[in-house]
Order: sequence, then structure tokens, then C-alpha cells
Amino acid sequence: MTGTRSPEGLLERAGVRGNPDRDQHFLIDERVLDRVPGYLPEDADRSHVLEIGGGTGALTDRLLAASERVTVIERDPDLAAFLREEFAAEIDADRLTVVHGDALEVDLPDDATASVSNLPYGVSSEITFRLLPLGIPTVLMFQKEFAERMAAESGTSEYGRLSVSAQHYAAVEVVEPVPPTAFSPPPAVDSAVVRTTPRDPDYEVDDEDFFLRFVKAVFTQRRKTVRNAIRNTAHISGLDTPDAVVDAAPEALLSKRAGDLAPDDFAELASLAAEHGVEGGNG
Ligand SMILES: C[S@@+](CC[C@H](N)C(=O)[O-])C[C@H]1O[C@@H](n2cnc3c(N)ncnc32)[C@H](O)[C@@H]1O
Repeated sequence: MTGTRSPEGLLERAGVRGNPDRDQHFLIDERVLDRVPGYLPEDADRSHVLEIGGGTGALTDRLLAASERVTVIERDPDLAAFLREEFAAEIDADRLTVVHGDALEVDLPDDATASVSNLPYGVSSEITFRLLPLGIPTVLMFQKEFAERMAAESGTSEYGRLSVSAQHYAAVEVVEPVPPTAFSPPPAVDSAVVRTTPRDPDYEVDDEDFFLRFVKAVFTQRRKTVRNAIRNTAHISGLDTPDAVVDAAPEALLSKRAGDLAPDDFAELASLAAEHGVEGGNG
């Protein structure tokens, strides 16, 4: 949906230049800005869209055109004040809420139905793992390399802890590469837009925290066999008896390396680990 405000006009009225040290790279390519909200899944509920890092509001403007209500969280006090001034009519009409604060610290609205954001790259991982457990569809701009790691499948060089952890919550797709020239000031890296569509994973885990900790542990030794990785990382996974887990697990998984285990393989191993590797634990 096309917005009504030009990104250059917003930058001029705000009287700011993006400060890269504060993760400020404003989107100025109108074609990209106009496309981004449209990457939400077709059946997504657009009644309350959450935007992290509003900047001068170029994306906020497009989100207001494409949804009923928007909440935007912005850490920079001057930008938050500018957003309140620029979008005073939308705020008065109860269509926009501007929250001045750090997206890692403020409470996220509990009734957001989707999130569309051009994220501050310095904290994109932490913000993503606040958003994904909300179980809402998202369209997020990331550093390209991060986006590719999020969406990667087992057996590829990009596949790792980030892929398994993100795909635990949602289907993850890279939907558009974005060059540095789309931003002001241009970042030093390429970017990409990612869509996450919540769905149940094709495996079950009893203890989500333990599953994610186990995945993290095994990937710290991605060049070792899974057998050795389980044995060497008990201090991270929290296993009391890693040898008992190795004794119980199938050789076909133990002889692989972390990068070749699919998410459901990790789930199988994590269940065995919870059963056999924790004293007085789930088993
Ligand atoms: C990449 S810019 C995107 C701005 C705007 N949405 C756009 O697309 O032009 C990221 C924005 O996030 C803000 N920001 C940085 N760290 C933040 C944090 N921890 N919480 C909330 N906002 C943050 C920056 O001030 C900046 O305005």
C-alpha cells in the first residue's frame, strides 16, 4: 500500500541525519518501502501492527495505510518526539501509538497481530527472539547474512543455531534482497527482508528452554561429531550425565555433525537428553 509521505520530506522535516552508531539507516527507496508491508502473509490479521525502530516514520506511514492501528517503538528521544508531531492526527484518531523506549526493555503490546520493521541491526537477534515467541507473522529487514542464516536448511554452510531456533517458531523465508543504496546513510552491509509465518514445528519438545539450550550447546562444537559435542558441552546444555545420553542415542545421529542434523533430529536428541541426561529429571 502506498504511503502519502515521501522519505526525503520526512528526513527534511525531522532535520536529522541517520547516525550509524545508533543503528540509524533510514529507508529512502520508495519502491522498497511500498513493497515491505505487502510481504505479510495474505491472511495476516492487520488490525494492530507493531513496528520496532520508527526512525522518521517512512515505514510507519505505509503501515498506517495498510492496517487499522500501529504501535511504533523508538529509542531516540528526538525521533520519538518528531513522530508524535508528524503523526499527531493519526495519534488523535487512535490509529498510532508512539512508545519512546528501548525495544529490548519496554513491554511489547500483548494484542499486536503482526510486526513489520526495519530493525536496528546491532540488536536484531535480541529483538527477533522477543518477537518470534509472540506467535504473530512478521516482515523484518536484517543484515543479509543474518537473514540467510535464519532461513537456512540443514546441510548448508549458513545453517546453525540461529536457523533451528528461529524455525522452531515460524517458517522463515528471505523475500527480497535490499542494497545499501536503499538507505540513508547507506549501511556497510547488504540487507534482506525476511517473512516469518508462525506454525507448529513438525516435532514435539516437552521443554522448549532445554531444547533451545541443547541446540546452542551442540552448535558450539559444530566441527565435532554430535557424540563428542554432547559430551563436551554439558556445561552449556546443563546435562548431568552426557555419557548416558550418548549411550541412548542412535548411532546414525551421533556420527553426524551439528550442521547436518535437521531440526527434528535435534528434537529427538533433546528428548533423549532430557530423559537420560538429567539426574532426577524428566525421565
Ligand atoms: C534501521 S533504522 C529504521 C528506521 C525507519 N523504520 C526506516 O525504515 O527508515 C532503526 C531505527 O531503530 C531505532 N533504534 C535503535 N535501537 C533501538 C532500540 N533498542 N529500540 C528501539 N529503537 C531502536 C533507531 O533510532 C532507528 O530509528
